[in-house]
Amino acid sequence: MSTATTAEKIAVLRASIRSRDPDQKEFLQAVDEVFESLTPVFQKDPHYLETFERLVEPERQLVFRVPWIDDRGVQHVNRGFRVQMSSALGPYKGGLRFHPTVTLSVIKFLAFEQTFKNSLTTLMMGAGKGGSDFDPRGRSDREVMAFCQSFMAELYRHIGADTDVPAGDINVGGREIGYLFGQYKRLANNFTGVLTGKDLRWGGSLIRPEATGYGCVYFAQNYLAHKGESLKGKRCVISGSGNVAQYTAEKLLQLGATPITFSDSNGYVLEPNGFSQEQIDHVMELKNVRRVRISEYCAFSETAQYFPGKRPWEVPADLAFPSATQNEVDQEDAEALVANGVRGVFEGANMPSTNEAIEIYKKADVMFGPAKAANAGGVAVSGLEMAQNSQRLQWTRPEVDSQLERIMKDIFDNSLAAAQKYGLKDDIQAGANIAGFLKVADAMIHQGCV
Ligand SMILES: NC(=O)C1=CN([C@@H]2O[C@H](COP(=O)(O)OP(=O)(O)OC[C@H]3O[C@@H](n4cnc5c(N)ncnc54)[C@H](OP(=O)(O)O)[C@@H]3O)[C@@H](O)[C@H]2O)C=CC1
Ligand SMILES: O=C(O)CCC(=O)C(=O)O
Repeated sequence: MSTATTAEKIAVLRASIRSRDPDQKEFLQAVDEVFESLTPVFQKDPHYLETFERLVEPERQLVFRVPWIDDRGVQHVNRGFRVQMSSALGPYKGGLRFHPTVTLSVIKFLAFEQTFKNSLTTLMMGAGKGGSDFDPRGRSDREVMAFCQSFMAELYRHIGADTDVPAGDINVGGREIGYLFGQYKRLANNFTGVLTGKDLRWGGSLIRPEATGYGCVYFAQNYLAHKGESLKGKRCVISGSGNVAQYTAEKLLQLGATPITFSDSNGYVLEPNGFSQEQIDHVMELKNVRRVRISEYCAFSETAQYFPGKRPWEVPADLAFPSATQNEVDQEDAEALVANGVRGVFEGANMPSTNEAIEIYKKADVMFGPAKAANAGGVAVSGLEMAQNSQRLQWTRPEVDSQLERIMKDIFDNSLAAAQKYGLKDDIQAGANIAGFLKVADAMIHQGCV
């Protein structure tokens, strides 16, 4: 019989996870962050350690070849991934990312995060994530279609409306979901809700495009209300200028806050008096239709300033919404945010803050809405899209929006309650990890050692 203490068992499990995949730095970073928060749970109920050991190992990992031909007739070979992390709460669910930085470690960290996030939504969804190192920048529509069709030629045999339901993520929006869906339908010979983020005219849900950004702002609203504050008059720095950033800015504006920046991987744009709806619409046109750099926004506005090669964390503000990519706020950036007066950070992107940055927020008593909780609105409305597809109905915009608002409030309340139950006051980061974990872990225990 083992005489090891719980602390020793925790240390052994941490070391074993590290030694299994020593090169997967993004995945190990995500596991470390969760491990820290779950330590009080393991101390109180050590049997959960065994469940966690199972949970960190994906149920299935698919890596596949994606060959395609460009417009000049030249062949390219990309690598495709789908990590099916957990089906304890429902079909695998999570987006697809097309970006040259995609590796197995990146997809695995995203799938791991998705497990806790989907659990928090209150809906019945398992977790997965996928994508490819394909870079769509500068590619024609036909090239993107050729890539999507080749990607789905392999993926289609592993997914299904009750098995695994992918959606969008970085560089996978309405256009790509259309091409992927068309190819799935051709190969599987059925029309089902196998993907979410579909066009409204053939099975999509109202509010899905807006959901991640709107949800993040609803989450911030709940957190601020808990502190006796509101969004009114708050100056907000946003990174990214894609789907999440755009609708974060739109909802902030609607609720009386002032969004002042957008960025992309080349630099950021500052609109010192805040973006108006017309200016946000212009950003959408630049990014979603013309697919150009954010710097081009400056041709549209006499007041805008562009800062090449920089991130917007150097701008004085009240709240920050990192909405681009992982590790875009490091320790130095977090120190700059705090020094510039930021009192709340709400993560639209997945794991945008390094673990060192999170430490800085905590020391400075900054309100911190971690990604798994704050950006769960997107996958939540994907869950609602699945429900509508099953019913073969489409709900109205107010119906979906009010469900989204309710879900974001539940996520905040449940995260707060879990933190308080473990004596962690209003540590929403720990609370979200704990609440997300316990629901999945209990389901895994009920379903036996599988
Ligand atoms: N879409 C959704 O529903 C959800 C998305 N998320 C997360 O939100 C984030 C943004 O996704 P989304 O808006 O959908 O994606 P988009 O492709 O619409 O936009 C991505 C934005 O992030 C920028 N970006 C991407 N990679 C980098 C990088 N390495 N460095 C700097 N900037 C970068 C892009 O700039 P550039 O054009 O220069 O690459 C672009 O402005 C991701 O972390 C995603 O996982 C989370 C939950 C749901
Ligand atoms: O809507 C979905 O299924 C995916 C959303 C997603 O990928 C995410 O939450 O990171």
